[in-house]
Amino acid sequence: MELKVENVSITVQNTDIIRNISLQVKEKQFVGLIGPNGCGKSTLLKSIYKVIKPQQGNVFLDHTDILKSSPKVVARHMGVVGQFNELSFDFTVREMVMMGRTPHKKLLETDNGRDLEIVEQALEKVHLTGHADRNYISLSGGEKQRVVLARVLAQQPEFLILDEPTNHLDIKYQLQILNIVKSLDIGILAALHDLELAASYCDHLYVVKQGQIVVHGKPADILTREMIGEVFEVDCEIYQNPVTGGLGIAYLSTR
Ligand SMILES: Nc1ncnc2c1ncn2[C@@H]1O[C@H](COP(=O)(O)OP(=O)(O)OP(=O)(O)O)[C@@H](O)[C@H]1O
Repeated sequence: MELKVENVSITVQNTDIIRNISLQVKEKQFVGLIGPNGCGKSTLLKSIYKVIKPQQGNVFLDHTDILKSSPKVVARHMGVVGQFNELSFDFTVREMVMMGRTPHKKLLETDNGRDLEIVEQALEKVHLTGHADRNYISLSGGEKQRVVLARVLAQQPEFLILDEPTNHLDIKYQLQILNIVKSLDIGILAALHDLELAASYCDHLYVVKQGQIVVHGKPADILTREMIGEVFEVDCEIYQNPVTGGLGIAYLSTR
C-alpha cells in the first residue's frame, strides 16, 4: 500500500507544530523520519494514525481517505508501534497480542483457532513465547515494546507506522525489531533517532526541522556533514564503515 500525506498542518494551543508537510511512502518502501527532539515527528505520525486531527491537509493509504475513515477501517490496514506503551489495566501478554486481531472481527465475535495460531506465531517471532501468561505491566520496557510489536504482527497490517520503535531496546532487539519489520515487505514510515540505523534500513529519509521537511532523499545522499550540522547542531564526519561498507557517522562535538 502507498501512503500519501498532502499539505498537512497541525496547530496545538496556538503553536504551529507541523507546517504544510507532504510526503510519500511508495509500495513496500521503508521510509524514515529523522529530526531533532521536538521537531514534530510524533505529532505528524499521530495525525496519520488518527490520534490528532490536522487543521489542514489529506492523508491517503492507497484510495482510503484516512482522515475520513473510522479507526477500525484504518486499523485493518495500518499497524502502529507508538512511543509510549503504558496501560492502566492489566492484561496478560497473550491477551495484549490477541488485541491485534480485533480490527478483523465483528462485534462480540470470539477468538478462533486461527487467531490463537497467529498470536502464538507473533509471540515466537519476538522471542516472548515464554512470557505469554505474564502480566503485561510486570514486564521491562524492552519486553513491553516487543509485546506491542507482536500485537502489530498479529494485526497483519499492510502498512506500518513506527514511532521510535527501538526505544528501550538493547542492541540485539533494536536490530531484531528492524529486521522483523523490514522482512514484512510492506510500506513503513518510521521516526528514528539513530542515524546510522536509519541509513542502513531506510530506502528514503525525510528530515524534519521545526515542523517542516527541510530535505528528503536516499540516506547516502542526504546524511551529510552539512545537514547534520545544520539540523542536529552536531559536528561530525561521514565515512564508509570499513566492515559493513555502510554509512558511518563519527560525532565530534555539539554546536
Ligand atoms: N498537546 C500538546 N500541547 C502543547 N505542545 C505540544 C503538544 N504536543 C506536542 N507539543 C509540542 O510540539 C512539538 C513537537 O512534539 P513532537 O512530540 O511531535 O516532537 P518529536 O519530533 O516527536 O520529538 P522527540 O524526538 O523528542 O520524540 C514539541 O515542542 C512539543 O512540546
